[in-house]
Amino acid sequence: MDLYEFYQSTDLSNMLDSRLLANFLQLLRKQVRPWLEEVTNLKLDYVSASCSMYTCGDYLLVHDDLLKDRQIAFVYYMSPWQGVEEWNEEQGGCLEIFASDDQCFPQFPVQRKIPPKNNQFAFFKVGSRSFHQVGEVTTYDYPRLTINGWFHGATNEAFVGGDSSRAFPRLAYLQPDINNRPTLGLLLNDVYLKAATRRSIQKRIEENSEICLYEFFKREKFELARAQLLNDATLTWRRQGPANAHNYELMDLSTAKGTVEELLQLFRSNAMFQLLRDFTDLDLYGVDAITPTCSVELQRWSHGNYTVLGDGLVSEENTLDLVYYLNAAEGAAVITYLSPEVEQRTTHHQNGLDDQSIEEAEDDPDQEDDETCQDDSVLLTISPVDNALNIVYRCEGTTKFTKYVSRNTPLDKGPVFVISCSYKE
Ligand SMILES: O=C(O)CCC(=O)C(=O)O
Ligand SMILES: [Fe+2]
Repeated sequence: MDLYEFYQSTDLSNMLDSRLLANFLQLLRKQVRPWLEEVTNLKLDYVSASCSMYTCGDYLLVHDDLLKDRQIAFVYYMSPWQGVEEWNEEQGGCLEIFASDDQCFPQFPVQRKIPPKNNQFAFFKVGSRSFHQVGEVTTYDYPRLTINGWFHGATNEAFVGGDSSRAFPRLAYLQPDINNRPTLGLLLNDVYLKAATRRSIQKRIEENSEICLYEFFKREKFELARAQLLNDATLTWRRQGPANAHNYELMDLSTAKGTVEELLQLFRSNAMFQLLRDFTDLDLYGVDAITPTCSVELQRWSHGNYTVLGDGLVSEENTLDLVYYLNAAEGAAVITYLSPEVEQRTTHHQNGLDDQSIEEAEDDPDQEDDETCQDDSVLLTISPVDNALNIVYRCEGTTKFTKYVSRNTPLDKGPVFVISCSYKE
């Protein structure tokens, strides 16, 4: 759900009815494998392969292919159409290779792009630095077709080493800022200041763990903040990596001014902690609040941005999350919360059938199709609405991601801004 969108066939060894595909598999086994062994000096025991098709808007985000005994990844490209034997930059769909830092985190910008080309083979060694992605296909004219897979051998040393030292960086939590005393009455929609509204919000969050408060700030405050975010060139933005965790821009909060600063300060103020205590009955304020803390981010979302699931994103504690949208656009910066019980990683990179797992998988009733499995794990999806504050009480072990923003998503009014906060008792 988080990592990719494209069509994938079953393993070629299950499609032997197709003579051409059966022949191709034989070619991989009998000719490519011994040749690769000679070229690489690696012992390669068997091959797994499937067919992939990416149509306009499809992509595969950053990953390393590292799993068990995968040694060499291969991709065979087909683009047999006259005049489009080799794809150009505008058509998208490049195999994009990342360089990594000393902790093996892949870095922006992409180091190398390999466009699809008819009858082209690509190979790379799978290891702790083999980060790559398939750039979004942006042409409606032709699909990106490949036969791709892995040559397997001994257990990959990098896989044994594990990637525990590579957990994603975690959010920084700060105490409420006591120096700021914003007047809620100047910023918030009056309705949210009423005791009766607060009580019904609390009841709703108790029952549902979430609520969406429409028109949260006064309309004029919202409009000022949106205009400033879109037009103020003195606000500084930096891209937030590592590439295998996320790709969106974060505002340097020290450059905030005017209404944007006013809103950001509000989220860190005692007044906000108190309001959230009233909304939720959590110990965020008052005598029972020992060390309440929060993290605040202002994110900017454009085409090609995403977050993907990873260890560092699993919540270790219960938190209260706030998500506030400005300049919202349908389908951009959509956030999905997932439950901890269901196995999350249902990508072909982990489940990918290979010659050896097929027999086991065939009779396994737990081997549901991905869609079913994924739908069960979705707890909540937050869709962007202007000036709406989403409040989510999130339990330990849940995880979340913000869906890749494909180029098919209209962003005529500019990027989408998200104030994303998280509070802890
Ligand atoms: O199609 C490509 O160029 C790469 C595909 C890939 O990385 C994968 O399927 O794991
Ligand atoms: Fe891959």
